[in-house]
Amino acid sequence: MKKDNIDEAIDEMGDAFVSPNTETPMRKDAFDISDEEKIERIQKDVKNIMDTLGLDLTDDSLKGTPKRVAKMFVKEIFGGLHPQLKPKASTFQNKYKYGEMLVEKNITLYSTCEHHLLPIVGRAHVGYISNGTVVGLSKMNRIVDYYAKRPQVQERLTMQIVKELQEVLGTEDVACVIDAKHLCVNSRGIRDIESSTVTSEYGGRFKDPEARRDFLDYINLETEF
Ligand SMILES: Nc1nc2c(ncn2[C@@H]2O[C@H](COP(=O)(O)OP(=O)(O)OP(=O)(O)O)[C@@H](O)[C@H]2O)c(=O)[nH]1
Ligand SMILES: [Zn+2]
Repeated sequence: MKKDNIDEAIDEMGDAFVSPNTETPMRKDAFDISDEEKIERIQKDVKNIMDTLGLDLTDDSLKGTPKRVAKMFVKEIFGGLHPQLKPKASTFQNKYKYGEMLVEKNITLYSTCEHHLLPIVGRAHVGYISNGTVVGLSKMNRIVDYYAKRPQVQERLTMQIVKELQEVLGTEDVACVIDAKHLCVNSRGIRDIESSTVTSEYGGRFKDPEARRDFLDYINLETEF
């Protein structure tokens, strides 16, 4: 490889390292299809799966399932794939000059594992230090919920929540810890009902061990440094 090419390759790797891709992988034409069309198509797909499994789709209890599942995918558990549904986060001036960290803890989290399409159930804890802007408390729960309503891996979900709040608040000083159970681990495969997965993302001043310790104290989680 010529020197220029090596430098280019390193440059590319550098970019990848500095700005990790936290986007949910989606096709460019994902929004060309209406919700109604998506529900129609998914309904047929679910029907096909059930049919293949040998289920009797004329049975009273089963006949509504394909439509029910299709609506649930599009409007509920994967509703966070629509950028238009991103919650509008109302921000305010921090008039009272509150300068300590604010933590919204024990946010209920329901998501879906993108490897098996099984539920992820847990808690998210979000903190930030205001640099002049504050956000309505419930908006943190709403942002968690919006990104959770996608096929997810927990690592990406944690990073998406932090990135969104950093943009809304205009500060890097945002942290998120998620502690969640993956039913793909708990109920099938290894079937370990006890284990849960903890992920964290620390931006700006939260990278400082003391701030990180404060944050973890607020949410009562033990972590080694
Ligand atoms: N990193 C990460 N892995 C996940 C997440 N959710 C599920 N997984 C894992 O993704 C892996 C998928 O691995 P595969 O070996 O392809 O799937 P599998 O054969 O069903 O694996 P088993 O679950 O071990 O039976 C599994 O180890 C899951 O536990 C997540 O949020 N983050
Ligand atoms: Zn899984």
